[in-house]
Amino acid sequence: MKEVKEFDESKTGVKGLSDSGITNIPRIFIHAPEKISGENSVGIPVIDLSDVQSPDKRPAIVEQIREAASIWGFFQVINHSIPLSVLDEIITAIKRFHEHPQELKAESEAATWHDYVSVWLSPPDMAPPADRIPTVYRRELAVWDKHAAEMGSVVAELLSEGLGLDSKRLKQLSLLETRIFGGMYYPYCPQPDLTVGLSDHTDPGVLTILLPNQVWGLQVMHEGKWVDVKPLPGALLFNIGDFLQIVSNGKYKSVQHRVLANPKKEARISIVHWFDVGNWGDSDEHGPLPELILPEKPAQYRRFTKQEYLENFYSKGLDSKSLVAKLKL
Ligand SMILES: O=C(O)CCC(=O)C(=O)O
Ligand SMILES: [Fe+2]
Repeated sequence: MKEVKEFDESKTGVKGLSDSGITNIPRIFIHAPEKISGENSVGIPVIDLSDVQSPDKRPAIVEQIREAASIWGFFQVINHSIPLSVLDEIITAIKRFHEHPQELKAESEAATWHDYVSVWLSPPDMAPPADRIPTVYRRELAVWDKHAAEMGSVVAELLSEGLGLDSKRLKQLSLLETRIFGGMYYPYCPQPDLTVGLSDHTDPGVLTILLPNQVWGLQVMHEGKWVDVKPLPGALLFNIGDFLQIVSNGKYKSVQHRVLANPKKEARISIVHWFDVGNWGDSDEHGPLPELILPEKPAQYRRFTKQEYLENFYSKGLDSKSLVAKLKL
């Protein structure tokens, strides 16, 4: 604990350790072998959205999304409407931010020394005023968020249709109203066989968009094996969170994923956009949608309140029980 505390207080982050040229990682970072190794293969479903507005072609796309969300919980989307320049600019801005000298980082109160930044973008009462967002990525973040929010809603409509519901159903439940941005930095690791970049976990929220740079590292659990995700250039990755697994009564899966330590000299950057439920009153409850509870498919989870959800969200250490496991009937 003393060593962890000292590392925390140094505020240099893992990047600082990497920059200092260490060849042996401190023992506090060493993980059990089973947390790192695993048989693996490559590839998750790829969904081409070029014809998403065509009434003839849309049903086939809905079917692909439904299958990917049910079997993999993860998919990559190509030919989406976000210009490649927008993707490049947010990745570059976050890289530049993390690589800034420490004094410039002090401009932000974000936990930059923990190798990631995170910013609430909505609802408005949770979002910081624009002038509190560091200038290094302020403009790029605003542009990226606008596009990411739109893409989230395009995919949420397809996911709604895949459940046999009206396309607006998930949105009407305000399931996408909270948006949180994350800018992760995974520096070069001299002993990638002893540690991980990010421990295995499921995402607690509704839906996540991931935009990694071209340095590999993400793995997704599929049929008991770790699968390497190789993002196609310009693709966006989507994954289902615990909340949506519950609301969909288990039709969509929130799957375990992790990031391996980075063996490359080039840093791995990953942009993350978490969508989560927005305004719900303290006494409101969520649970499997009534339309999805059928005699042959009874409710798989019990309903839960905002308080239960938030308590789980904030107490969920990366290894602790997910919401899904807690609510399972
Ligand atoms: O860095 C990545 O690609 C994954 C990040 C992630 O899974 C998360 O932040 O929830
Ligand atoms: Fe995640």
